[in-house]
Amino acid sequence: MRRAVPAPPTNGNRLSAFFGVFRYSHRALALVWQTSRSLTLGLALCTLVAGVLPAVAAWLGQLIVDAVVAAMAQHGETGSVAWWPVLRYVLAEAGVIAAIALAQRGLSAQQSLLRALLGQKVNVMILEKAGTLTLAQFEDSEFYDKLTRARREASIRPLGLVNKTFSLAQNAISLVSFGVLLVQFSPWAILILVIGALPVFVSEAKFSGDAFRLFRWRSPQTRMQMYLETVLAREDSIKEVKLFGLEPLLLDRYRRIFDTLYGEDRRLTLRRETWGFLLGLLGTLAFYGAYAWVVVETVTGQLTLGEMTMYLMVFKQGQAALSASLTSISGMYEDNLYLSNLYEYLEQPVDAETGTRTAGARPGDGIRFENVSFTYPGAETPALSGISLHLRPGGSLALVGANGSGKTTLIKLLTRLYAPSEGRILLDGSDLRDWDVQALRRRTGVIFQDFVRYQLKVGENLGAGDVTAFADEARWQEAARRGLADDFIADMPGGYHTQLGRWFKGGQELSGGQWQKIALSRAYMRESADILVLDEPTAAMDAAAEAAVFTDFREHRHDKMTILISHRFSTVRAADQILVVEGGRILERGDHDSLMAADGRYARLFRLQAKGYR
Ligand SMILES: Nc1ncnc2c1ncn2[C@@H]1O[C@H](COP(=O)(O)OP(=O)(O)OP(=O)(O)O)[C@@H](O)[C@H]1O
Repeated sequence: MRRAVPAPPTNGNRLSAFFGVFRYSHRALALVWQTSRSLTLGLALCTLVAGVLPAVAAWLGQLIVDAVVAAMAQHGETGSVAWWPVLRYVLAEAGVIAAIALAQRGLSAQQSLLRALLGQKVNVMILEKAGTLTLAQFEDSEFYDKLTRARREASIRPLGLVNKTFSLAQNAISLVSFGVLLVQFSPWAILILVIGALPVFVSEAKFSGDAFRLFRWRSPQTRMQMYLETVLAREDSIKEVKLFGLEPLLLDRYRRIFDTLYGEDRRLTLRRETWGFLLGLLGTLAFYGAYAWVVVETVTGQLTLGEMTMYLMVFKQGQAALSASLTSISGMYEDNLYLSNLYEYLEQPVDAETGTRTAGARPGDGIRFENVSFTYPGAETPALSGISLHLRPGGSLALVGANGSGKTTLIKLLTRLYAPSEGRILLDGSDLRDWDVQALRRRTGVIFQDFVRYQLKVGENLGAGDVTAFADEARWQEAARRGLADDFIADMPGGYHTQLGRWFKGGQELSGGQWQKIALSRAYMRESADILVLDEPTAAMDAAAEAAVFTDFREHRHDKMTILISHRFSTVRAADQILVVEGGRILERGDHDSLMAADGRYARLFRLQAKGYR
């Protein structure tokens, strides 16, 4: 899943690089439109009003000055003044200024409402998409980075882009309306102003484009910084960081990354601002040249005082509109970066869920692996090769083997978190790929080594095992009893309603073994499951609890299939079938007695452990 990094601009694509600033504007606008039509229309209306009215105010300014001059002349001649012809313009300008203020308030009110709605909408889109992705996608670092970045700025970027596009439009409208006024003075004035402003526009677009590409290229460093922030400031890592005294080392690495990034930023910023200033001077010169021209024309009597006032206002506001446009352009590149990331994430292809089967072709056949091999995406050597096995209902299978031998990978394939690279896995005679995923998941209860510690109530931590019984207290109690969690839950202040974890007020933290009992109980919640997968289910439990778990296990096995991974041979020995896995292959298989009789790897490891207990 390599990301396509935009190539540096060549002569051919300079123009498209310039217009790149609008690349995602239409998509952001569509998103905002879907979020709230009325607010988007309101925003557009206020933008239009706020864009046109400054020119109207400038024009009224001219009328006021000319009316004042005429009234002064009249007063000089007749000694009396008709007030209304003058004051009506003052009144009108006051009205226009009030309308501009109203439009601006309207803009900011609607923007803040839209920001909230849009943030929620984008976050929901991101999370809904996350639900459709495969585990492999989550394990891809660049992809995960996309997801994280998309989430971090979900609430501000899309609206930011729309606001800036609108603000650019507003300033463009202002500039055009100023142009309409100016054209009466001289079309040449407009030409001079446009030519004067163009270089700074082009340079701003170019440097913003450079910044855009720079941000993308250095995303791995940014990701490392984010990671270091997490390690240095999260409760689950801080314990170890403190005890090992890692803060200075990690902080130093954090600083060094910053220094590198800052160096690049500094170079770009200095170049950008220097060129911006120099080319901006051209614009300013053009403006003030035209300004001087107006002054000369007024002094020589070609323009009235009122016209001069208007043109000067037009020049001043025109310059302000121009610099606001430049600010919008540079911000738009950053927002584009965010949106390109968001859309790359949202458009990530999703594996079509192929199967529809809810029952197998040979019910009661159980699980079969037929010559299954699997290589992790991006890995060079297979994690599993040539695995064949058969587990019937009522049977139990134990996997033993050194760390990294492939035991958990086998479980991931069985639970269809990954698909085999070669061979096939059958449940009741039908390939897992042909099964409906939901039907498959209903039949499987799993506890992984790295099970989740939900920062929810105790009961909900159990209910998570079966969403149809998420809030069913009777089921919680039954599962907790089997998972040996009922005793300590009964001692908790709020019983099954006690908040767990440290993230929320009143939360109770559990010991490692207690958490594991919660996880085991969670697996027992899935009553309909006839495949029970337990990856190191008792590693953190005390010896008595472990013995009790396995006694219960044997009693409740009936026609269920149990797959157990454990490094403790005492728990493994009761299984009907034991597979010794090494380097992704099955080294030995059989029950405890036959493996001991064979006197191979299993027997040696078993004796080694037993010796340790003596
Ligand atoms: N998500 C992954 N991506 C790439 N390689 C992986 C991934 N998970 C595991 N591996 C590799 O696959 C091999 C088998 O790993 P697996 O987790 O199945 O071992 P295991 O037998 O369960 O080990 P342990 O006893 O330590 O739990 C290892 O070499 C590991 O490095």
